[in-house]
Amino acid sequence: MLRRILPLPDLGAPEDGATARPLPLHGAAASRRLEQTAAATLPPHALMERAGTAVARLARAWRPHARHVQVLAGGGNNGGDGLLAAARLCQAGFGERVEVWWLGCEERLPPDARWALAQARAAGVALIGEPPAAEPDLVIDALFGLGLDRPLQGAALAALRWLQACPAPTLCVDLPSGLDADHGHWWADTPPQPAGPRLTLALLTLKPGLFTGLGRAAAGAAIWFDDLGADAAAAPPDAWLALPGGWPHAARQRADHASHKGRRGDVLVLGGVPPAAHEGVGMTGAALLAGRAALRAGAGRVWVGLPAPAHAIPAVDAVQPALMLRTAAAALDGDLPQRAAVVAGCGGGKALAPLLPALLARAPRLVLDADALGALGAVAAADDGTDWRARLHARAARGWTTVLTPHPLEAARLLGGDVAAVQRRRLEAAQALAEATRAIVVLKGSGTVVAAPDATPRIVASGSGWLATAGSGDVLAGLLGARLATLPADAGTEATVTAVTEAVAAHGALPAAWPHGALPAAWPHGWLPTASDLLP
Ligand SMILES: NC(=O)C1=CN([C@@H]2O[C@H](COP(=O)(O)OP(=O)(O)OC[C@H]3O[C@@H](n4cnc5c(N)ncnc54)[C@H](O)[C@@H]3O)[C@@H](O)[C@H]2O)[C@@H](O)CC1
Ligand SMILES: Nc1ncnc2c1ncn2[C@@H]1O[C@H](COP(=O)(O)OP(=O)(O)O)[C@@H](O)[C@H]1O
Repeated sequence: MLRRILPLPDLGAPEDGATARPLPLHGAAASRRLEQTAAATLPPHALMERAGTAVARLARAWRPHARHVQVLAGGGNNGGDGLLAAARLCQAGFGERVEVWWLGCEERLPPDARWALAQARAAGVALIGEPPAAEPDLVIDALFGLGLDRPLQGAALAALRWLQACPAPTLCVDLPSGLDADHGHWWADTPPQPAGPRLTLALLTLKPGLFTGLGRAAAGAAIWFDDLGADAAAAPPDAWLALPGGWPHAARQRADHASHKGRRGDVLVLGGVPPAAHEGVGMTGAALLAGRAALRAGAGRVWVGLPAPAHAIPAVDAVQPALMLRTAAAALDGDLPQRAAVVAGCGGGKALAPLLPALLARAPRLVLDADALGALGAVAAADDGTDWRARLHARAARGWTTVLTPHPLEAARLLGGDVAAVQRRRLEAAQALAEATRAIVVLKGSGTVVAAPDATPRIVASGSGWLATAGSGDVLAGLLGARLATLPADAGTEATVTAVTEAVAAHGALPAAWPHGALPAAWPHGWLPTASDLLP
């Protein structure tokens, strides 16, 4: 069945507050197992027939008036899908010219693709061995799919360069050529983002690489999916695709007449050094953004504790006077860290390090963001010498929740590697950090990964480049605090990971809530949104 995965539908606020069910993602190995299972019960070439037909159908629906369709087909089964789509388009009398730039070698074709080549020839499809002379109206990219497993060179690289530079609308078959199915790694020296409009039709399975790393940039604005009749449950997924919805659920809260602020959860944000207290270097805004986001997401009460003496604390946040500002020392004096969800980081600078040992020992629900992640390494020195990992393990053993929200550089530092290694294997990096710390890890960036120990990682489907602006991570931290604040103490790991994923998904959906899904139309031309604009 053909369905659209991205862009996400406007989910609104579901009546029951339910989160949309996550979709299974299968990497290359699992996809091949599913393919074998499905093919075993079907007549020869049935899967390729279905795949090629689905490609042809979507091509016609997307660009019904295309006259010159250019298929770019490689020498494997991905090329076979392209050849068959060309055959079906030709047979249907679509357009004026359906042509295949074919890079295959007849002697080395796999059986399905050999059959598809015969179908294309029988249908009268023109085969060429070089770039088309004129710019086509529609390109079908069937150069590489699942099988791409090494850097592109020679003729294949030249074809990919043509493809990426081509301004014509392009439909990618299964995966954008150049993209690795498992990790979203890009195998070529070209930019992954194409020059022209693009959509991708995933076949048989949804692959993790489409949704994280460089996958979103390469796949284009829309990702469609046809399972070709295969049963995804026949192989365990390598990851889940988490969709937004279900939280925050303002409508439901409003309907709750008997509610009061004490029921909506308390959040304590620790961070935001004021310039007056730190030699003119201030980051107060980061903590205020987190606090405002927590309030907007429904937290009943939000405190912001700034690591500074009383005279340096701002009297009020003029944007959200409901925020309770105080010194970090005052915020930590009493039982607030025990009963509130604590968000530490957010512009806390070096001043956070001395606060961390107490937080790790006292706060059952703790989000460690930005500077708090940077300060973890100094925890042992600031206290009794116990390593930070051991402290996180001890928290997990008590059933306490710790959420780490690194961006790739912070994750690389925590793992002791480099950013390139993290980005090349985002799922594995997030999982490794979760296993090493027994914490829930939110690895930020395009296709944010949520990983927990002993669990299948999730990739969050929402989010876009509009979030790549200073302070948007602070907004996420605030949303996480608000989400954890209402979670029952005995929620359990599965429910906690789901809650964390909901908060990340809600954050990613914020720009989509703007008019037209991107820039507010009324804004002066050329202005870009900032983190404050993420909050209503
Ligand atoms: N067999 C079938 O019936 C079906 C096949 N399907 C299609 O088949 C695709 C997988 O086909 P293949 O496994 O043949 O793989 P591909 O067609 O993606 O790749 C073909 C060949 O390219 C080679 N290759 C890898 N990296 C290369 C590089 N950098 N430079 C040059 N050559 C390179 C590989 O060794 C492989 O043999 C899927 O992505 C999907 O499009 C699906 O439609 C499902 C049905
Ligand atoms: N290209 C992108 N696609 C999706 N999300 C992104 C992208 N770039 C940034 N983000 C999101 O924006 C937020 C940025 O957080 P972070 O890097 O901590 O920035 P800051 O510290 O300035 O707030 C994260 O939630 C991240 O996942």
